[in-house]
Parts: sequence; C-alpha cells; structure tokens
Amino acid sequence: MMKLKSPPVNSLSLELLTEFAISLEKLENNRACRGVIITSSVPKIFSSGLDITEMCGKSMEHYTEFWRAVQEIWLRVYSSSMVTVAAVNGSSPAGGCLIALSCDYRIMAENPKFSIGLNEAQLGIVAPFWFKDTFVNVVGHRIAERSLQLGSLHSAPEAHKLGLVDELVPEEKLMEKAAAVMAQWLALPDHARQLTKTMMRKPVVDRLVAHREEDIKNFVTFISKESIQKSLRMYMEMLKKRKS
Ligand SMILES: CC/C=C\C/C=C\C/C=C\CC/C=C/CC(=O)SCCNC(=O)CCNC(=O)[C@H](O)C(C)(C)COP(=O)(O)OP(=O)(O)OC[C@H]1O[C@@H](n2cnc3c(N)ncnc32)[C@H](O)[C@@H]1OP(=O)(O)O
Repeated sequence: MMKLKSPPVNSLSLELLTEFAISLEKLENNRACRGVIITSSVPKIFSSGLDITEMCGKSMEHYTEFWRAVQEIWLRVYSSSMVTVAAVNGSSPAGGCLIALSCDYRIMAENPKFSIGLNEAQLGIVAPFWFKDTFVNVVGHRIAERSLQLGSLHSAPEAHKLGLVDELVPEEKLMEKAAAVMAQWLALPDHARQLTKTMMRKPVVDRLVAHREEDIKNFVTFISKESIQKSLRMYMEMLKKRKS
C-alpha cells in the first residue's frame, strides 16, 4: 500500500512527486510486489492535485523540473507492471484525479461531499493531451469533452454514474474492498495481465514519450504567461477567501 501523506491537502509538490516516484520505482523493482493500493492518510482528501505554488512566480528552470516530475509520475503509474488500485478516500481534483485515473481500478468512498474530476479549466489552465487521453480512456470521448471544457468536479455518486470511478463503498469498507479487488486481479497470471495492459495503454504512453521535451516546452511557455500567472494567483486567493 502507498499512502500519500503531505498535510494539509496532499498537494503534489516537487518534493512529494519525487518521493512518490522513488517509492514506485522500489516497488516496481521488487519482484515479490505484484500490486499496489494508492490511498491517502489525510482525512477527507485523496490529493488536491498539483501544488499550485510550484507553478506560480518561479523560474523557467523550476517549471521545467516540476513538469518533468509530473510526467514521470504519470508514466510510472500509467505503465506500471503492477496491479494498481486507487482507494479514493477523499476529494481528488485535477492532478489527484489523474493519479486515480492512471490506476487499473478506482474505488471511492461514497461520501457525496467528496469530489473528483479534471477541473483545470476552472483555474484558467488547460489539461495537457496526456491528461485528456487518460480521461478519455476511462470515461469515453463525449463525457471527457464535456467534463474537461466545463472543468467539472463530480460528486462521488456522479463520478460513479459517469464511470470515472468503478465502485462506491461506505468509507469504513474502502480498504477492505480495495484488498478484495487486488486479490481478484492478482489471481490472474501476471504475464497475460501485463501484456494486455501494455497493449491497451502503450499508444498513449508512447505519445508522451515521443513528445516529452516538446510537452515540457509547451508547459513552461504556457505557465510563464502573465495572464496565466494572474489566473493562478486569483485562484489561490479565492481558495484562501473561501476559507475565511
Ligand atoms: C493549448 C495548450 C498549450 C499548452 C498546455 C501545456 C500544458 C498545460 C498547462 C498547465 C496544466 C497544469 C495542470 C495542473 C493540474 C492541477 O492539478 S492544478 C491544481 C488543481 N487543484 C485544485 O483546484 C484544488 C484546489 N483545492 C481545493 O479545492 C481545496 O483545497 C480542497 C477541496 C482540496 C480541500 O479543501 P479544504 O479541506 O477546505 O482545504 P483548504 O481549501 O482550506 O486548503 C488548505 C490549504 O491548502 C492550500 N491548497 C489547496 N489546494 C492546493 C493546491 N492544489 N496547491 C497548493 N495549495 C493548495 C489552500 O490554499 C490552503 O492554504 P492556506 O492554509 O490558506 O495557506
């Protein structure tokens, strides 16, 4: 099991992304480890997505390093040879949703206050093509198109209806259910399951691998624009105001 633990909201900072990548690599290299459940140890939050402060007021070099780390996590989770189950025990916007979408199976606590989705448009930013591809591969083109354009955050029941999560379970049963799903997936021979997973995911993975440096350049150019920086600052202010 891998538990995200970066209070208050598990925002994906460069440091957390780096630790996450190292932990995944260790598990991936351990032949005895065939599956991983990804969850959170922060109450009510799976992950608040990418750490917005990493994308605000920093240098081009920092944005480059940060975006490479975001790409790395996605590549590692999406193309993992292990069975990956997301036990979504709280809200999971944007980058948090991407982590869940990149797993093989998603189980969410059935609390209607918890929400999940790719809400980038609400921040005035655009989900990159590989976020979009991952989303389309889970929910289909039409639902992804509408949800991405509107930057929708879906309540747990709505997310289940759309197929964004595979199952809803009472919060107290989440880990038990995740373990049961893991056992079901691990009952299959690894080689058959792994080859099937590669066949399904390879085109999307290859697309980023082939355009990785170009994608970093696009991100750095986009995020450095004054208009985008202004949108992000306003969004952070809105989060703080909402609190007070
Ligand atoms: C044509 C295109 C060309 C090029 C495109 C190329 C590239 C694409 C470009 C950009 C793509 C970039 C992709 C980004 C994806 C992301 O993940 S962006 C992050 C989106 N996340 C959110 O919108 C979540 C925001 N947070 C919340 O909604 C709530 O905080 C949450 C529901 C998670 C929890 O609520 P609550 O428990 O009430 O906590 P608070 O709101 O009070 O938050 C506590 C403190 O944490 C701070 N915080 C929250 N989220 C973040 C975050 N993601 N990053 C940094 N900080 C965060 C919040 O401000 C509070 O701070 P404070 O205590 O006030 O100091």
